[in-house]
Amino acid sequence: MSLREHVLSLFRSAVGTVRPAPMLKRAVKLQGDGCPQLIVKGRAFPVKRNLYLVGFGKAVLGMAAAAEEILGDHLIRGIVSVPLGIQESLQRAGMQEMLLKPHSRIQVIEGARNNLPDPEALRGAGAIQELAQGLTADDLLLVLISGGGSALLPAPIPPILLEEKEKLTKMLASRGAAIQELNIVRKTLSLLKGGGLARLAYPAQVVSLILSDVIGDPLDIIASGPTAASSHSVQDCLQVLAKYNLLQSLPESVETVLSSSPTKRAAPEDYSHVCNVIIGSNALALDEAKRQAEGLGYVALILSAAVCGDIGHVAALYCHLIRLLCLGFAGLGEGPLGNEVRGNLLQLAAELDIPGLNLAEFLQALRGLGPEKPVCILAGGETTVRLRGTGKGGRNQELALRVGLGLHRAQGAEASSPLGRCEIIFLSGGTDGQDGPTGAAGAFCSPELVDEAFQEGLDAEAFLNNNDSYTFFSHFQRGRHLLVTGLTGTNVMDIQAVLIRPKDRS
Ligand SMILES: Nc1ncnc2c1ncn2[C@@H]1O[C@H](COP(=O)(O)OP(=O)(O)OP(=O)(O)O)[C@@H](O)[C@H]1O
Ligand SMILES: O=C(O)[C@H](O)CO
Repeated sequence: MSLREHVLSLFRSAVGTVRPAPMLKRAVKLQGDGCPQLIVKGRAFPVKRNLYLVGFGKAVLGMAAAAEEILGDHLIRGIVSVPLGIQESLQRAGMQEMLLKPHSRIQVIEGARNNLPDPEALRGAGAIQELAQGLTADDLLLVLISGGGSALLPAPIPPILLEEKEKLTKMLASRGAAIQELNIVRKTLSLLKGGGLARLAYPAQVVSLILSDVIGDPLDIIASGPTAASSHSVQDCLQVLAKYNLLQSLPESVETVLSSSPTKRAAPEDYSHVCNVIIGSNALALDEAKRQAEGLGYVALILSAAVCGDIGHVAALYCHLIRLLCLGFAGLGEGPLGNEVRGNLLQLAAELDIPGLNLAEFLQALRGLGPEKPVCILAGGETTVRLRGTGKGGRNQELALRVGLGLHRAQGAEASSPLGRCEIIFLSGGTDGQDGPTGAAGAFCSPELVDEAFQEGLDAEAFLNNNDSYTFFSHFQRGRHLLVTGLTGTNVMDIQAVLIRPKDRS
């Protein structure tokens, strides 16, 4: 099998393990015939045909299908807000198990084209709000939450208009705001985010099953935390707006809402009727890819499930890491060049400050790896892109293009570079199957990419300067280096994999 086939199969198995149905079935069970109970991660909730369900996010359709199967007749009614086209896409992909059965008690509303709030998503949020408001103390509301939930549950506080909120979030995103920052703003301007949904559902019991797509799995940031107590205040929101130079250009409606919100963090509200449970994450997906890679004969190591920060720095980190591995294969890892690359790598990691990453320890594990076995490095997380151009692309495709360019430059700069003596593939892909507003999930690269593209008349650097990675990869070898999966029905951020083996052994 080629490296390309290997890396593809790793990506697919990583995504497979965080597919909604298996994950939900691991987390939730219905037990007991006489006095049935819903068991959620060790906690028991009595049920008696009193269950309601709402959900929002890229992965909740499959979660809802699995939940309906588990809950049976105890489920009275449900509403889920899911991405536009997901039912058709799953149908086409033959993923019937992620679709609701005919005559399902759960209503599906599709919206949020290109992951942006729209009138359909607003309609979904309105229906969810109405359902939650009507519940009583005898009811239990099951809330299914996954990434993409923020765009699928827009409920701007009046008089803010949907278009105003959409424009503001778009501006923040394009100026490089991190998801934490983006969602601090979204929470402050929303009726349902920041714990709003849980407050509306009171006095019903609320059980939220959450598929995390945010680094560190923070409950109050994932999908803007509709069932979690918010740890942020309007001051935090103002700070974010000031940081991105948006305070002077706020619409009047946003100013009105901000000035009428309490400036101090309110006394902690009572969320004792809420049980929030994380049921799946990036780390779980990486563990499965590692298992698979070992089965394929690789020495597999997980760098981190929290890779974040500026995309240029992250690309440089991968380039240094790949160079160091190749130097190691050539027996030069401990020489002057090896030491220089290791030093650069440590410096870069310190600047990026990736939560929980102990790079020195990781490099120690790499030391002494001989050329006998191919190596697989796995990582996950979410980088930040500061858009400067007008092209079409996504984080993963841009990362792959940057790594390709970085490896090309390193190869050019070193006489008889050890990069040339190894077979190398780098893959970056979004586990949801959609990288930015494009039809691809991500892309592959190798050190040869830039030269091969040049022969086709494509200047990789020029595309990169215009944030036009999708156009580049679509043209280059007729899209052969694009990772195209279609929507996967799940979402645990992005995954990167590097596979390396010496050329003479391949
Ligand atoms: N032309 C482009 N080149 C590179 N990155 C882009 C481009 N256009 C948008 N992006 C990036 O794509 C990201 C949005 O993509 P996507 O819709 O996959 O978001 P997401 O973070 O996965 O969404 P969610 O977290 O809601 O699932 C943003 O980070 C944005 O900066
Ligand atoms: O929906 C959102 O807010 C993001 O996907 C993070 O969870």
